[in-house]
Amino acid sequence: MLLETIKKANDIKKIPPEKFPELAEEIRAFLLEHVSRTGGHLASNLGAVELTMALHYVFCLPEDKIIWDVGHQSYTHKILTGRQEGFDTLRTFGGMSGFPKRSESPCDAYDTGHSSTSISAGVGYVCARDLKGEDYSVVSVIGDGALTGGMAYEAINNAASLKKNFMIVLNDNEMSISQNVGGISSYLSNMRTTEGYHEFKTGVKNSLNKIPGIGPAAIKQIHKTKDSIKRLMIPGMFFEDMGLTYLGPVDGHDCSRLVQIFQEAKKVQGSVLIHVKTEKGRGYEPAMRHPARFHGTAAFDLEHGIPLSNNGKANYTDIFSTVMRKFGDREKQVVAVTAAMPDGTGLKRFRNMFPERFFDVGIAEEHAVTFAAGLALGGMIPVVAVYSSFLQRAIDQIIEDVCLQNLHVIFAVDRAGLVGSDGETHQGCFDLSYLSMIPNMTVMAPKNKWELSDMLKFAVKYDGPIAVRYPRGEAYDGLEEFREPIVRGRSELIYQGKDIALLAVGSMVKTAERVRELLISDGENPTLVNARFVKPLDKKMLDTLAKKHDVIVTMEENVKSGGFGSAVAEYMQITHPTVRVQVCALPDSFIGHGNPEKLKQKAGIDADSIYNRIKEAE
Ligand SMILES: Cc1ncc(C[n+]2csc(CCOP(=O)(O)OP(=O)(O)O)c2C)c(N)n1
Ligand SMILES: CC(=O)[C@@H](O)[C@H](O)COP(=O)(O)O
Ligand SMILES: [Mg+2]
Repeated sequence: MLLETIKKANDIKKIPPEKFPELAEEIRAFLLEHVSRTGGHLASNLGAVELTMALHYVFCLPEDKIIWDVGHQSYTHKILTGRQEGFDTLRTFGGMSGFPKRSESPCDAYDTGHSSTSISAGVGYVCARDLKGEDYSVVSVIGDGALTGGMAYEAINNAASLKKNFMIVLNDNEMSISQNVGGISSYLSNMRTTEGYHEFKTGVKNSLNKIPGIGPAAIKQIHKTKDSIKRLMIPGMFFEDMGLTYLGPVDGHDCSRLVQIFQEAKKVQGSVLIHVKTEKGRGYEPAMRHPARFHGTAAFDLEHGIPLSNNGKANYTDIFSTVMRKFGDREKQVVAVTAAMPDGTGLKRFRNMFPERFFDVGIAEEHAVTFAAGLALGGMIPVVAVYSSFLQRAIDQIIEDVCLQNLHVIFAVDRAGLVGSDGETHQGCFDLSYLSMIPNMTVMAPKNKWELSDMLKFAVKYDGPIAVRYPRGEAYDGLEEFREPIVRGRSELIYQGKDIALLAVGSMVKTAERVRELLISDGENPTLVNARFVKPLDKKMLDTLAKKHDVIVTMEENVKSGGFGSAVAEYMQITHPTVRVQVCALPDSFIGHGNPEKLKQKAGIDADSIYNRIKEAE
């Protein structure tokens, strides 16, 4: 096994290049064996094996810096830097991260998780290097999907004017998570190879020469217009025009060609972009056929590519998907917007049934929100379906473009709360704070699957900026009997008791039920309220609770700062200072990867921890 000889960074240099195809095969087998057991990002990693090997062969780590965009494709990089053992604990609590982490290895040059940042970070490294008079290479590896994000162009624009030695590797597999979309994606897939241009040129010359009296003149004309033909036919003119040197496209599964081109690129002065064509899911039939399904996967049966666990229960995304399909039929003004996540957000069905009312804007959350503002002004009702952590990108647009103009834009905020194995870059910990701080915004969170549906219907009828946030995973199907109509700013009383009031947001209502049971077994009779609205706050309910309760315990899957509990505490302190408010929320720290239940325990927002806190404070 060649892989056994790789114990640390740069060990690949000891393997003769003619053995690279064998090593690539071993790496793919290793990835499949491990990811099929643990789950993780598979298809992108299978596609980037040779590319990563060639980079590790040509560059010297950790001195040279490789910056992985998003970072979900960095598994081979982890293998080649001595972290094979980490794959047994991949993305589990306390185990190895699925993304590059500087705390994990000096060979991880930059922590990532969100898209389209690698070129900016690379340019920063390059400037620091030159200012300090140091000598190392900086390579940013960006996918064609990540290249749909605006930051990439801001960074290329900057890199070109700086005229510093810098390398960008474009890993083009013609896929984002789903099919890649938009102008840049078409540009990349329409690119001719350099060989293609030469073949075209020779072919035209030969044919024209055969026409007596016309050929030579026409050929002269071709030379005159060569520049414009070149623009049409030579690949990479867009990047060249932006001030980069373009090399490629090159077969991303041909290791020796990759090594050669990276070595050539090292000699180029200024910024160079190497266009590498790869195949997502390479080497595993089910992943090649269904790259989106195997982009990020749970554990699966290796032989057939079928997920191991599927209890058949609907998750919140499924509920959203079903409601959107109904809106498609009944609410002709409703349009759907996604930033490259039609699968993850559940909009795929809407896309298939109502393609003219579906917009995938690429990995461009900022644009998605301002685009929705335009749609709203033009008379549509846009539903922007987006993960909580990715919506962070668009805070300015939510404030300036949507809320300032008080537009009817619906934000379907998925993956709100602790998402689990993706870790700190993807936890949806901040949306309640950053959404409820904005004037005109309404913020809701459902306690169960029926309430998600009711809230979405309410949001369509409402007029103004409105967000519904719901967590990753199985939708709660308890408390079905509590289904009061949704009224803006009104919470829902579930169980009336006294002394202690449990006031929970969204997913935490289920936890609050458990806390209530624990307290009942101690002889208490706590009240349970489903907050429903984080903004506006149900002050009437707080005034009522103040009459019969000494303590209000708030619960939310969001950071404490600026969250629901802080708002309740602020109101109570001014209006009912004798009532104590205990805020149970996420701490002021980044929460790593692992099983969400474990993460909740660690953060102190599981039922036992909350119960213990209540008892300790008595
Ligand atoms: C800001 C942001 N939005 C969305 C995502 C979700 N996401 C992760 S990878 C990915 C597709 C990336 O495509 P590409 O860069 O081509 O890499 P590939 O998976 O094809 O290797 C998306 C949309 C993200 N990580 N960050
Ligand atoms: C790398 C990335 O950002 C996505 O692939 C993300 O991991 C998807 O998360 P879900 O599995 O929750 O859809
Ligand atoms: Mg891609």
